[in-house]
Amino acid sequence: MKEIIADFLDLVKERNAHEPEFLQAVEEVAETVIPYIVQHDIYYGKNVLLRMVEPERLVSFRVCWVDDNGEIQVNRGYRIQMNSAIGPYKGGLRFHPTVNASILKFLAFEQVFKNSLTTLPMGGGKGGSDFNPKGKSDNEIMRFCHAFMSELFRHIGPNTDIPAGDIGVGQREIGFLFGMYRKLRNEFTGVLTGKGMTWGGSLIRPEATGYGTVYFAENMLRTKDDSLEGKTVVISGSGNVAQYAAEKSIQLGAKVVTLSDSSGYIYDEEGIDAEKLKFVMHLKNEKRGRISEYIEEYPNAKFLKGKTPWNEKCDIALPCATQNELDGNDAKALLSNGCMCVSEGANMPSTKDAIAEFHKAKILFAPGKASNAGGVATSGLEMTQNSLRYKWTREEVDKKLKEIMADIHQSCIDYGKDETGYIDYVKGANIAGFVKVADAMLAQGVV
Ligand SMILES: NC(=O)C1=CN([C@@H]2O[C@H](COP(=O)(O)OP(=O)(O)OC[C@H]3O[C@@H](n4cnc5c(N)ncnc54)[C@H](O)[C@@H]3O)[C@@H](O)[C@H]2O)C=CC1
Ligand SMILES: O=C(O)CCC(=O)C(=O)O
Repeated sequence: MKEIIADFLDLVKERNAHEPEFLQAVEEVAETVIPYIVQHDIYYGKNVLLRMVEPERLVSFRVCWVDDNGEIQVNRGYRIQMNSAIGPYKGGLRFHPTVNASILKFLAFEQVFKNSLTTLPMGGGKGGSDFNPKGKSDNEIMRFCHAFMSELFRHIGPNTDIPAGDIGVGQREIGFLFGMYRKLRNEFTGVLTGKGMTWGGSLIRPEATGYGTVYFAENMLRTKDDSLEGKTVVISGSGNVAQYAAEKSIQLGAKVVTLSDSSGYIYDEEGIDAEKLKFVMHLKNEKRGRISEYIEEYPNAKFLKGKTPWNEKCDIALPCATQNELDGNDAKALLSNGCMCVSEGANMPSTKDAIAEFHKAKILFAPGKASNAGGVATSGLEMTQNSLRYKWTREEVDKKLKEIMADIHQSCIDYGKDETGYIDYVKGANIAGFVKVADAMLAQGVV
């Protein structure tokens, strides 16, 4: 088996040299899915996984815009249309200076499995730009978004490809992108999700990724007759996912003690309560400041510059910032401090070594493609409401989100539980996600 996996990975490496993040994501999937393929005749010999690692389409384009000083700026834009066997391409846009083809291909590949797990008919895609929104004025953000959409619009559509937000792309950016799409196409459609509530957005979509990550943790804890009540939670990030993971954790009776950004993390031993979280939301979403400013408002807390929060004592860790933010040493530190549950809010935040540590210790560990799928699932619900020209209440959407997270959890059990009762959520999520897409690909022939 090891040889079959190694041969497959060598082939993928040869074709995708210099794309470490993409290769990391493929390796994690191949190690669990190839043994399953080998044991199942319907998939064996059909090169299904080899077809799945090749994007159906990769669009790269120039984005020119004028900054506030009148200087012409040039960025690179992308859309990776990875797999549309079970539905139109669906996945976020990331604006961050580190964006390149490797990062977007890993995200698009993960998205295919994640969207399959949601139970909704959505294929996988991802896009973005190396544009850095940090320090830009609202007008610069608008001009960039308009320039970006003036090319992207010809590649997307409500039945073709429906982008959404990711790092650096929130409701402000979705608004500017939607405005340009609507003007160019002269039609009002649900082509983007994460829209504002008065122009086609779904209630709970802003909260959905963070809430879903915590609902997934709740499902995992329930297998041990446990809950979030009274637990100490460490969270990284302070953006969309982190904020709502914190909000739901607090609502369910946990104590959240950390939040972070790329400059370091804050530790608040007394707990970040609803009032303090409101301050963070204003700081990050309106003022666009640094997390270190928290200690000016709450001097009993401390700020640890340039550090990540994984050395703090906790029961539950929710990595909600970015890829590879938690390595093998961080995992050991978490375990030695008593952490018993990790639910990933970010995409691929744990390195391969970190996952190996969590598996060795047999703690509850959920990979992002399962635990953060609530965001895209609620985007799917936004698409449904747009098609119906209808709007569900907060309670209705939240109920559907909870049911979807419970269904994803069950799929992980179905494909990931071993004879000792241990649930390998990585294996479960990868195989469950694979089976649905692979069945559709086989049914549709070689296309
Ligand atoms: N927004 C969504 O609906 C979904 C987001 N995700 C994933 O969640 C993660 C966070 O995304 P959002 O909260 O939407 O983005 P965001 O732009 O709202 O926030 C990103 C956060 O990560 C922090 N961050 C970025 N790079 C960092 C670094 N190198 N070191 C430490 N912190 C860093 C930022 O300071 C910020 O707090 C990403 O991995 C994203 O792919 C996953 C599923 C859905
Ligand atoms: O809501 C969406 O379509 C995208 C969410 C996303 O980018 C993700 O799940 O990583």
